[in-house]
Amino acid sequence: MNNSTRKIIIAIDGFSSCGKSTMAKDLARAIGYIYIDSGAMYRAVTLYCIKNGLFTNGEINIPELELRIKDIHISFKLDEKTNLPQTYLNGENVEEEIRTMEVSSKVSRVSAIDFVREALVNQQQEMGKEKGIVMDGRDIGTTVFPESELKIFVTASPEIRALRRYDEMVAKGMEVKFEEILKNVKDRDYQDQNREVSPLKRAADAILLDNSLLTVDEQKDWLLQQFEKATQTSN
Ligand SMILES: Nc1ncnc2c1ncn2[C@@H]1O[C@H](COP(=O)(O)OP(=O)(O)OP(=O)(O)O)[C@@H](O)[C@H]1O
Ligand SMILES: Nc1ccn([C@@H]2O[C@H](COP(=O)(O)O)[C@@H](O)[C@H]2O)c(=O)n1
Repeated sequence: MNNSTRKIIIAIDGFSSCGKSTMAKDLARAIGYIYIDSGAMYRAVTLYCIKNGLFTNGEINIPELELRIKDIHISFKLDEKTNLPQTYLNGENVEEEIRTMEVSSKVSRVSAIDFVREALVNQQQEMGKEKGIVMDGRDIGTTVFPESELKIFVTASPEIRALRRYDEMVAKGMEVKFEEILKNVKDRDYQDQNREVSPLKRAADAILLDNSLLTVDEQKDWLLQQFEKATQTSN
């Protein structure tokens, strides 16, 4: 059986802003797979909480969120012009809003809540039922798809990750401070690694990639090679 007939699941986990979604998107496009940004789903729930007054003095109203979680519907559609995936929250395109510093500073608290994770993990597993999917996040190789055929764990130094994010936001015309982004990157790494439910960690069988010194094209080629190897060995 060749690559085009036997589809697999590719799980890409790692630290914040290290390039997971860039790699995952590039690979999915190259091999004709579906790409799912699981972080966007946690960001969308966080945006819902912000917009619906579920944060008071930085604290989440957990009982209220538990009542409402069934009414939070997240989906993805490809933008017809750019061909890039857009995140929808209850039918509204929130792709830009979920990338603000306000959402980034609150998302790790929302993603640590057990019933939020349960709801989103169920949806993610449903999305991968037919395989042929590249999903990136924090717990894809450990919890969402522990049996996935190819697992990658990506890292880079916090300073390099913060600089990449800073450059991206400045290019979009956003007013941001490098120090604030660096602090957010470090805070989220800490919270994501130390939460009780599905903490960020490398699955024992995940391939480690430190892309600090790699270009986008180099990491894309590296990932394509891993995909070729994985499909050869699992055929
Ligand atoms: N190898 C690389 N060299 C330089 N810049 C990169 C590289 N890989 C990704 N980037 C850039 O770094 C920024 C962060 O990348 P990306 O959004 O893919 O990270 P991520 O791990 O998915 O982040 P998050 O965890 O916040 O979702 C983007 O601006 C992206 O274009
Ligand atoms: N599988 C995942 C994915 C993400 N999270 C949480 O969401 C935050 C935002 O994710 P990004 O990938 O957009 O940076 C992240 O910091 C985690 O708190 C998660 O828990 N599990």
